[in-house]
Amino acid sequence: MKIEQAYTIVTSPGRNFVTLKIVTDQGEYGIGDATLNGREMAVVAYLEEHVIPTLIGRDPQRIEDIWHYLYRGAYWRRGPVTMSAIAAVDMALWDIKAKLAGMPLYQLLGGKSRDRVMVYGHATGRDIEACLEEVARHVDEGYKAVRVQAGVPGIASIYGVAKKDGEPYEPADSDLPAEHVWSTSKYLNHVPKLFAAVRERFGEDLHVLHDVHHRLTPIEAARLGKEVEPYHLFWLEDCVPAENQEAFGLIRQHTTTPLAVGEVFNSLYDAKALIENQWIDYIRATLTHAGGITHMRRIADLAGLYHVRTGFHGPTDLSPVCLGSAIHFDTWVPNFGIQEYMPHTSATDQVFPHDYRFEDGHFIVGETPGHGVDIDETLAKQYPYKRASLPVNRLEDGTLWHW
Ligand SMILES: O=C(O)[C@H](O)[C@@H](O)[C@H](O)[C@H](O)CO
Ligand SMILES: [Mg+2]
Repeated sequence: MKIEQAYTIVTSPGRNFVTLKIVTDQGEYGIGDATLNGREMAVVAYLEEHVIPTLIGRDPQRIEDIWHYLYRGAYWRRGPVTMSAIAAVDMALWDIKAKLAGMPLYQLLGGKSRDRVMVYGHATGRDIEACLEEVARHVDEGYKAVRVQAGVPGIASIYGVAKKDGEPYEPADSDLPAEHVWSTSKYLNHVPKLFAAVRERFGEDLHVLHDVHHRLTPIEAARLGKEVEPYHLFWLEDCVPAENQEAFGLIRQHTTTPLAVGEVFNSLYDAKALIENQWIDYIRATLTHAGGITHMRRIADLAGLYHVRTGFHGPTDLSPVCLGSAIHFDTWVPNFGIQEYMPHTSATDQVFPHDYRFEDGHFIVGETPGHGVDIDETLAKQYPYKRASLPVNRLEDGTLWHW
């Protein structure tokens, strides 16, 4: 069996997605997600110029060999563009292999470790009251876990909070990067009040999460972790930028609030010290940005040795192809923690027909051979690419900060 054809499909049914389709000489095909939010066309160029020409004629069943060919063979290792391109190939090849086997992907990985996959949804509001209403809506819809992000008095635009209450949050909302102004002190003073209000209204059973989005220093993160301890967060996410993995050692000494990190990671080596030192509790790297199923399996296995569980990144900027594959992975992986879920627009769901379903706060994996997600190429053509950038953040004195 040989790979006969491979091509990218760029579509924007509400936001941009990049999909790689690989077709074999026997008519079977698989698809993989290659979406890197705000840098979509860089991955398309990488795939079209450097990857696709080397795939033609190869045996699509040799997933492991093709992974190493693309990783070692590039000479220039790692990085989000390279690893997203490799991930798309890998996901498409696992899709083909599972279709050839006549099995849903989770069976090929080792079968079910659980019947359903717990997800967390996003509650957002411009102030605490509006945010509590959104938490209540999620609880009514069956969610068992909710990420809680509210506006902070004195900060005009903040990560995770939609422009209008009740609307979904989409950060890549302008052609060129918008500029936001950030105040660490205003934020730190506000967050404990938000979680006190959440526990007061919803009691102890609901799992609650919070995303700091990389904005604190280690000692500030330690303070926040300590101050929210009475509210028993499921996790505190990305409390500091993680290039310096040792920073988490300092935070860990000060707080028992569980820590999650890794949505911007693309390799095992981004997380090696974090995992081996047990500085974190959840690893958030996911299939599209961290080298696909083949590499993510290695990260999850290492994490399992150190009591670290998975908490896959799952915003709307990852396509249903990634989400569908992630649900198979989550169904199999022994050290599963939770899956992030931001519902896609209905236009996106139409472009990417899929067999996973949401029920009572959980995803239920499908039984279709492969990863269970397809692409309607005719419909995809109706939504042309439109450049969209993530914002940047500045401190009140104008210093460029982490967004
Ligand atoms: O926890 C999350 O879901 C993330 O922080 C996202 O919302 C990112 O900001 C987005 O993926 C950037 O493209
Ligand atoms: Mg995040």
